Amino acid sequence: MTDRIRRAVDEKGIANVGRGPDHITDPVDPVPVVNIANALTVFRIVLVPVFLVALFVDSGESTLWRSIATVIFAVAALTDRYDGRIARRRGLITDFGKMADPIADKALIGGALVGLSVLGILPWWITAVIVAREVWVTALRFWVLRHKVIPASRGGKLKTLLQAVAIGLYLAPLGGGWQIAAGILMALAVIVTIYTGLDYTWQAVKVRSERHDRDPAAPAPARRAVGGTGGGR
Ligand SMILES: O=P(O)(O)OC[C@H](O)CO
Repeated sequence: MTDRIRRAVDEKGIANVGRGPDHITDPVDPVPVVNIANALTVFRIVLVPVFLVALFVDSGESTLWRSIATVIFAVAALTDRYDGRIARRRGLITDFGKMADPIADKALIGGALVGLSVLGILPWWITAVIVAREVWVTALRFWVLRHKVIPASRGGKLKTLLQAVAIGLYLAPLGGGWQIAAGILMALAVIVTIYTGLDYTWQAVKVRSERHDRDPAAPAPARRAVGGTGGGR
């Protein structure tokens, strides 16, 4: 029995003693932060500047470099499909991964949106709306981090998928029909982006208020006047 397992048995009682070391799980052994799933997430972040350099070669006019940028973007976006899946299948879910995965997506999507707007391919207001939502949701995650890690929701994943496919179509040096498809997908992405942004806001406010209800030591919120209609509740 390793020291660590012995310590776990000491801390958790004797439920597993006598069943042999194979039956003793190691509750004090955390999932290592350095693992394949998190490595894929970090790889996605590393690809962002590489993608941007490729996009801006020849001011985006070179078909070859636009194609290279599109491929780099697609590879980076694909890692988003696999890091979460690998983490779940191999039991490699960490708080670092839950926080870093959406941040990596935001770096990639934000970088691509700004790049497309700088090149005059995508209206700036779309970039502004999406980037503002992503910054806002990241801030919310840090706001509640002490109490809870808010992982990506299904809606959030759908939003990122729509954004990534739309961006991919804008990036690829394809004809007019594809640009129309890109526009439709981007419009859908903007709707889901705003909707999920509001949903995360609601979640974060709920976490903070529940936490406050449970922890009487937390600073009291501003009280409403007692005595008015429904006051004091
Ligand atoms: O909507 P968010 O901020 O949770 O981001 C979702 C992630 O990008 C999905 O991988």
